[in-house]
Amino acid sequence: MSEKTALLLLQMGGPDSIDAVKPFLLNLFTDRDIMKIGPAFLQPFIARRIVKKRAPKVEGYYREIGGKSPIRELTEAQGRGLQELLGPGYRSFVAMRYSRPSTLEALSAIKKEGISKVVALSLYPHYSRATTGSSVNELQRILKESKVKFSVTYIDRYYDHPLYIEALAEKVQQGLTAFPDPKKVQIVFSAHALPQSFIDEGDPYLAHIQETVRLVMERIGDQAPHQLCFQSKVGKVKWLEPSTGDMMKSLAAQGCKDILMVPLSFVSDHIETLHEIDIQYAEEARELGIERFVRSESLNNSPRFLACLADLVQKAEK
Ligand SMILES: C=CC1=C(C)c2cc3[nH]c(cc4nc(cc5[nH]c(cc1n2)c(C)c5CCC(=O)O)C(CCC(=O)O)=C4C)c(C)c3C=C
Ligand SMILES: [Fe+2]
Ligand SMILES: [Fe+2]
Repeated sequence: MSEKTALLLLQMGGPDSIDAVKPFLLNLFTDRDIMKIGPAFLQPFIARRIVKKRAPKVEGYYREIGGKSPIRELTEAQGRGLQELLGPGYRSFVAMRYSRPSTLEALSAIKKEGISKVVALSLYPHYSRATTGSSVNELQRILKESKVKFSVTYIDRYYDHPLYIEALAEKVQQGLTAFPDPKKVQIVFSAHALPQSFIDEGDPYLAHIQETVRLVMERIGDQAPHQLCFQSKVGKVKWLEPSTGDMMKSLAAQGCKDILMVPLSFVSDHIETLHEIDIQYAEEARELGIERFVRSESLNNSPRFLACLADLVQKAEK
């Protein structure tokens, strides 16, 4: 057995080609942790119908951002960066919830290297049972079936970690430099939405998001007005509000000309930054008469963000 520690990065994943869009969506819509549709035995059939209807639109979006999601490469690069920071005692692996490498593939790779100590590190800073909860459930199902026994430590939230806040604040400050008068800019934090029912049932996601926003604004010295809204709603049930689209309309109606969009919830680029914000909301902003619409960079391989992850791992191992 190796003395090394495996860093298992838990992420949602994304299609790595246009042909991979349907299987990705099917995995997502059959997962009852992210969305319960009808009784359990019917969900795979309903999911198939949803995917058939949704896939052409979503394939079009992926075509517009280069034919695939960059999330795998970006996550693997984060893993390499983290491994470099932590030193030779660590090896990073990626477990994608709905695409490859799957959690099973990641654990097989860890097993192959003879590693038994695992730190499972969620790449969702804000805990939700739809995201981290689902990845952890998948991991635990596989661990239960595994003949090899692993010792696993979990890092499932860090929405208020000082280095995470600094990393985000750095991106906001950088974004503000694109405007002639940063004080006039509306900083629009756009978090991933979640069905309201999750929050009503006690999911801490919204409270975590609100705390991140408060801490980032405190860190940058409350130098511009800011808003919190929610993007990427799917389906008909009630989701967290206000939506990012409605927020832009309301700001434009108040005469706002400068918006800095700050994506929250994600730690790397994918369809919801590269398409939803950079293409769809940017076009809406132009139509609404917003003169300057800028998105702050995603964290991706931000040295401060990687330092945050390294600190979390070191503390978890103590
Ligand atoms: C079906 C319900 C969904 C919930 C709830 C949800 C929550 C949620 N998602 C992310 C992060 C990501 N979502 C991504 C894609 C994606 N998500 C959903 C659905 C829900 N998400 C769908 C259907 C899709 C596919 C695209 C689409 O059909 O619109 C991705 C990855 C995409 C990529 O390009 O790599 C991420 C990452 C968070 C953080 C979150 C709740 C907090
Ligand atoms: Fe989404
Ligand atoms: Fe999502």
